[in-house]
Amino acid sequence: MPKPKIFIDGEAGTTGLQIRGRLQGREDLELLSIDPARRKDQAERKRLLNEADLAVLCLSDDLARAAVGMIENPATRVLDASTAHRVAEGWVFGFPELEPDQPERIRTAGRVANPGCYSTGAIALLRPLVEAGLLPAEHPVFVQGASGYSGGGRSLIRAMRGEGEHYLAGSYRLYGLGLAHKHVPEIVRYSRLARDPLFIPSVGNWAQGMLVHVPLHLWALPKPVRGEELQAALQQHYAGQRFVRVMPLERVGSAERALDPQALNGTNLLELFVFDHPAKEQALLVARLDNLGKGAAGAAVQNIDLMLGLSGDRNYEYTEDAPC
Ligand SMILES: NC(=O)C1=CN([C@@H]2O[C@H](COP(=O)(O)OP(=O)(O)OC[C@H]3O[C@@H](n4cnc5c(N)ncnc54)[C@H](OP(=O)(O)O)[C@@H]3O)[C@@H](O)[C@H]2O)C=CC1
Ligand SMILES: CC(=O)N[C@@H](CCC(=O)OP(=O)(O)O)C(=O)O
Repeated sequence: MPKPKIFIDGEAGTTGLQIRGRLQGREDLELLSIDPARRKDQAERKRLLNEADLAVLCLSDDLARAAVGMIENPATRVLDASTAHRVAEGWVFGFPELEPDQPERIRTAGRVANPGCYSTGAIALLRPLVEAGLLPAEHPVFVQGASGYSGGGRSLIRAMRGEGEHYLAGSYRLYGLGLAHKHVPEIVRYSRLARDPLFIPSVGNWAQGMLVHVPLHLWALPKPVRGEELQAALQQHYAGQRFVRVMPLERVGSAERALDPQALNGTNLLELFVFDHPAKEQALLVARLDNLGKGAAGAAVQNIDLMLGLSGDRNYEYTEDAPC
């Protein structure tokens, strides 16, 4: 059987390099590589996009939409790492742990949208709770996040390392202040919320790794809910999943407890925490992941294996630092 051919459009970028690194040396697929001198040459990209069995797009949203428009070969399947197609008609959302039949949808899809880094954390926390009826779809949800600067791609990485400028460069920046971040539509759709959450991300002076958090006033819910019910619903939803770990409930924890956003760097893991204060009827949900791992390239290679029916018996780890 011929090996499936994969072309990574944008392979010199942050996500592209991380996907390439994870695929390099594999013998069950063939990587089509573009001559570095021609990596922005539209005719050459078009040739490779149409030669590939699977085109993996690691481009900005506009370029990803244009790349899909360049594909004429009906046999070329697409995995898009950008935000461009996450809620688009005809595209399957590439979060295999979303629900039991999601891996099969991904396996048979011609077009798969890889989830975003913040949205992976938010959806992973919210969807099971909405589905279990613990969080009403209409509940006013607030999602916060703190990401390492590789989330901003090459231009922010360069600025953080002293080359060039970027509006997010600095020790810490709160952003998304237009209250309309590009992740909101996918968070609403796949969490099954009825209203937009208030989503406020931030970025700090570390390269890789992130936390996404959802604070909840449990007393404000129409039906009383306890922290252990939230944790149990998450545990039930992700039972048997290899890459999603639901952590034990943390009740009225130590004031000195802290979470390091970088703890899962290099892995394809996603950890979900519930911190509970029963007397105050307050809880905090937290997701921890590597923005370049389960938040981008790890998830992409997991999807590549699903789409191509290749052995999924891998941990999708990759420990090279985000490049400049
Ligand atoms: N970084 C992250 O944590 C995550 C990123 N994503 C998404 O993945 C996509 C890629 O992001 P990221 O890797 O961070 O971005 P980068 O900016 O690091 O990479 C984008 C790449 O595209 C290249 N490029 C620019 N113009 C063209 C062109 N005309 N033809 C071909 N290639 C071109 C860039 O080259 P050059 O730099 O020379 O211009 C660069 O190598 C984005 O849509 C992003 O939102 C998704 C999840 C997480
Ligand atoms: C720090 C930073 O800039 N993060 C990016 C999110 C990372 C990313 O590119 O997200 P997608 O998965 O949606 O493509 C942002 O907020 O736009």
